[in-house]
Amino acid sequence: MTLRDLVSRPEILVAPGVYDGLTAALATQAGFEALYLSGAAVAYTRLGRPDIGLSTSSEMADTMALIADRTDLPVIIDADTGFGNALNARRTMQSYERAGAAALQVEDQTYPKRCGHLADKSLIPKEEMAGKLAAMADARRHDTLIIARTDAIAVEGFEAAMERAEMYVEAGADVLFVEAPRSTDELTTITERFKGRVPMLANMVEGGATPITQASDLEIMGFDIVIFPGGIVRALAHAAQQYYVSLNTHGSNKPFSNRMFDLDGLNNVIGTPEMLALGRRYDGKA
Ligand SMILES: C[C@](O)(C(=O)O)[C@H](CC(=O)O)C(=O)O
Repeated sequence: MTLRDLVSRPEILVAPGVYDGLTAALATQAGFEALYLSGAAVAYTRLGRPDIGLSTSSEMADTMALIADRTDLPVIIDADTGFGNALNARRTMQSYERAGAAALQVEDQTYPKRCGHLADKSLIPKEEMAGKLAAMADARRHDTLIIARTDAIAVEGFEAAMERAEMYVEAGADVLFVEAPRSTDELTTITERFKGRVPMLANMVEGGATPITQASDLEIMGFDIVIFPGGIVRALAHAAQQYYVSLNTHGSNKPFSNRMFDLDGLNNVIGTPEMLALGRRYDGKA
């Protein structure tokens, strides 16, 4: 099913965050129907740094291409600000589409951006953002969705965020993403205002500004997509920290062995037997 079909269904689409081939493979095996390539998750894992606009458009495009090699699921990619002005956003559309993205999410922060749940964000004028959306729409060659995000709640207030959202919907956004609503009331005000006019995305960040709400409740509110972008990194970082401390303390993996895969365990998860069998088909020895 295409991403547009998945978004058009009455059921909410749950897209977990991924950041490499392994997480894409695991999320696909878990039965999700679409994935979210999170800019924050790439910054956290590849750079070991915060989500403050340090990672580059080409690092994201490379990651996108690796993920597209590993899964057939549609992938929503975080395009941050589009990495500059409308012309940069246009180029970002071209390169992310080539890398296999099914949707690009672009936001109205100044460049370099920061995580939507961090303080001290700043915004570009809404007219400039509308221009970026138009440039991206003109640049796309496929049915790639444009998810327009406004970060205005924390900067200009809720009503100003609604006005920006109105403008982005007018400018042709395929999906609306109002970042970091601070309460269930704000979540429902957004959906009441835009229901029936544009599909809407909710973002669940553990410890962020928005109350964590389960997918079924977000569906009742009227959201069409929910992303859980950074949760996988928070889960893995927690496990990795414990693993390293345990290894350093004991000089052995044994105390951790009931909390990790062994060689065969991981090989089975990533499909090693199938890949080796495929290799044998082509090795000329059959
Ligand atoms: C959605 C987001 O842009 C991301 O990079 O995944 C982040 C999520 C996060 O920081 O965990 C965001 O700004 O909300």
